[in-house]
Amino acid sequence: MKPSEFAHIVDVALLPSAIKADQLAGQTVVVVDVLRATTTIVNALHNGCQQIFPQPGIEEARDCHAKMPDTSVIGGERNGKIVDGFHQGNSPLEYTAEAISGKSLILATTNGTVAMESCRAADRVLIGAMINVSAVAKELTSVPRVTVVCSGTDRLITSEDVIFAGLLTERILELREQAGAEPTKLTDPATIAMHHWRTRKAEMDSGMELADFFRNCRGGINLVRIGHDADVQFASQIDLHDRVPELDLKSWSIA
Ligand SMILES: O=C(O)[C@H](CS(=O)(=O)O)OP(=O)(O)O
Repeated sequence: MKPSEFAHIVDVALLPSAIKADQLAGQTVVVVDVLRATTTIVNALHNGCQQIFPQPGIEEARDCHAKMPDTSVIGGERNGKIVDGFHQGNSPLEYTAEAISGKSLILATTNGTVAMESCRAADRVLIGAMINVSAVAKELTSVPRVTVVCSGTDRLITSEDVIFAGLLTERILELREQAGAEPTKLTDPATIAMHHWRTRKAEMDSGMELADFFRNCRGGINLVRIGHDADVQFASQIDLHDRVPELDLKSWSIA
């Protein structure tokens, strides 16, 4: 079958810079930044955050916060550390119900919230992480065109995002097979991502923890070095939550 004859295609952009002009038109996109922006977003919403306004930079975040100073928390990082004057950093563990329930979050991170800017041409943008991967797959079971956009770390590919893309692809294929759907076309990066995940899965079957692998990925090395090992451990949990956040492309807010 030619790619155009498939009813369903799953693609993966291993970095935002791999997205070609107009590639995302007509697509449902899943943005992932396992360490840590999308894990933080999923956890904050799970803990009662009202909505999240992702920002491409620190100044944009400050301007946004100035418009809603009493009802919002401003969070994010540079070089993994809380920004001067911000309330919180980019640790999913900071966004407890006590800290965020009932409030809006304005979030500026180095990779994840910037990657979202690359997705403006998509039809829909969902937010994925290991902690909600199966819920995202369920949402995509009957969606014809899916692209997973990996945020990477400092413009370079990082394995934890690729592993998420591979696991999500595998879960979508399983759900579609169970539903008796027609065959799904995987692009080359989607196939590479799924193989990467399956290698990890085999290691996990032999006793290795996913968090141990993440500690040695580009994003994980940075975080462990600056004392955020607990975040790496948290972000490696599969299916902790079943919430699927979506970025509203008009209001540029996630709920
Ligand atoms: O703080 C994070 O998790 C990262 C920055 S760094 O790579 O660890 O310095 O930001 P994110 O946008 O969540 O990748």
